[in-house]
Amino acid sequence: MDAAAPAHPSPAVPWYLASISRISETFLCRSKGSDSIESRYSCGPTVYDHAHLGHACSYVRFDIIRRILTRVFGCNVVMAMSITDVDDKIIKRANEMNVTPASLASLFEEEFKQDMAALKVLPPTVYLRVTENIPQVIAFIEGIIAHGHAYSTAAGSVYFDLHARGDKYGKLVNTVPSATAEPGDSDKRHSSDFALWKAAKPQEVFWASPWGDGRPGWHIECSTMASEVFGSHLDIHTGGIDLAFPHHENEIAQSEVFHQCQQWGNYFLHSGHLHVKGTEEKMSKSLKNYITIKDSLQDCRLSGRSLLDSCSHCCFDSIAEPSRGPKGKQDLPLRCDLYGGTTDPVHILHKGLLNRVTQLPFWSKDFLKTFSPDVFRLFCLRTNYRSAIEYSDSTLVEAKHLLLGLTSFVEDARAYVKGQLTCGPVEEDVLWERLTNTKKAVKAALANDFDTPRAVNTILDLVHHANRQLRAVSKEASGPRSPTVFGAIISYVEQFFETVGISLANRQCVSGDSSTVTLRCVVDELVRFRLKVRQYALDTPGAAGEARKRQLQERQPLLEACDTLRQDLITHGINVKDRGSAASTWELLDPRTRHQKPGD
Ligand SMILES: Nc1ncnc2c1ncn2[C@@H]1O[C@H](COP(=O)(O)OP(=O)(O)OP(=O)(O)O)[C@@H](O)[C@H]1O
Ligand SMILES: [Zn+2]
Repeated sequence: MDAAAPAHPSPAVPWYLASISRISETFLCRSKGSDSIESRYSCGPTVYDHAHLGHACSYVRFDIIRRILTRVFGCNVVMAMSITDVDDKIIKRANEMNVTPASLASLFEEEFKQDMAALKVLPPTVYLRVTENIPQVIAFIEGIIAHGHAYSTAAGSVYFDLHARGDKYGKLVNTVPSATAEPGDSDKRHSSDFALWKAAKPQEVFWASPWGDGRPGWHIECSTMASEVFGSHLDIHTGGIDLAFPHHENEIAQSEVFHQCQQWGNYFLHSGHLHVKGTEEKMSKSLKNYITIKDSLQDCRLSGRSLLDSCSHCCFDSIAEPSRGPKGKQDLPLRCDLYGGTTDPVHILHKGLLNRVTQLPFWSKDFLKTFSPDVFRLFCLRTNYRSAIEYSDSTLVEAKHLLLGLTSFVEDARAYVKGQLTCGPVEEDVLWERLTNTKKAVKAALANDFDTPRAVNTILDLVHHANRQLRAVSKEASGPRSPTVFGAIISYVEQFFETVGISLANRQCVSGDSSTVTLRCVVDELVRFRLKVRQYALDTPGAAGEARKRQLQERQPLLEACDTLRQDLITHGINVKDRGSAASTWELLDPRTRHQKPGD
């Protein structure tokens, strides 16, 4: 809401001319006054069970949008989110578990908040619980009745009268799907009228009201709580696509009648569903095809650390299928199919590690399905928030590889800036131009209905080109260096991902903690010392023919010791990279992705 210059379509503009389901570029890019705020209401969870990856997807996508609004377009977003803590599903589940609805709801509300924190979803400015807003709900219903758009029944329920709303009903979804009567609602005037207040049923939680004991309907809670915080106007309303109808259509009807306004909500954004790959169905509790957020993010290091650390070069999908172990189907002997006679040093090293891995017998396959919150975010970023998204192990693995590739680029570019990595001459002008064009293209993509896949692809393109120039590693430093342009690219790429909630920078883990800083210095020294030993082992000036061969053979144990050290450091999450014989760099591996390398 903008006190100085109204950000909303003027009331003279009929509602159907305003793009209600897409934020316009004009809205995003307008200049904002210092007291301008954007009010945003999000339909929150019904807290009766564990949250699953479908929920995660919806809330992460809208968290990304919130961060873009704030950090790219300078919006000051005030956000409220509902917690539906009284509802049919909660009452049913609580009865099954023989607990009160209140204690069940409070348990899963707490768990939801923990899941969101684990996914790095920023908390809303305020959470609003339905059970803490019952008097406000009652007053809201009274307002709608007073305007002639709702009626109470002899049984003590209140319904919204859709006939009174006329053809304004359907303004969000345009074509109103045929109404489905809510079960057990026999006392209403028209089958499509929806409940604002539900008369109490035996054994159910209830509150006193002018119409008798009962509890709120689902739609009225959101209209009431949004209005409690933001008054008669809302800039942005968000939720999953299943909420567009009837939930949001009903919220609009209720709120516009209550506030007697032409357009209550400016923009309604809906996220597409997460499907399990190959199925039409969304991931859902009722369909029992869900994976909980907790299981997906569970810390893989808690169990079997040594085994995983040993297999640092595996990909998830390259680990062989179970060939049945004594512990049953869920366990598999770890065998990696990556090694195939290649001379690539990574794979040779890998073969060495495998010998150790096979000594550790079995590993639960469930581990293979875990991923970090950053990987999940990148997975979400790669599709537009509106589109359906297919979940499968392989789509997650793709995101893992991509993230590793990005991190690796940043580390390499940093090593180049520091002078540790020597390259041939760089096409500096071309890189500067690419960087400028990328910045413009990314902003344009984000202004175009938050086109995050296009923004990410544009950045990947930049990284790809910059990386190609970095790969021109030569033994000797030659020609002029171009550290500034690489510094600028690192800074931009890190900043973009930081904006959307993904950290590329923490691989060097500068936490401000002095012991971490000391440890970094120790690793720096160690890697430098190892480099000197390698250089000595490989450098045989003046010797030729047989003499050189003998000298190299004598020094072979030194090279082997260097390889062993590199191998051992991997088990501690430190990846040393040799750049020819002239340089070595190092990076920390993400514990959850340690067994993958970019390009594998
Ligand atoms: N598979 C999914 N993909 C994307 N968003 C989803 C998915 N399932 C639920 N959501 C969204 O999560 C939010 C919270 O939904 P809610 O708590 O009502 O879950 P629900 O619909 O009861 O879940 P379920 O369908 O699993 O029973 C809503 O915005 C909803 O649209
Ligand atoms: Zn809602």
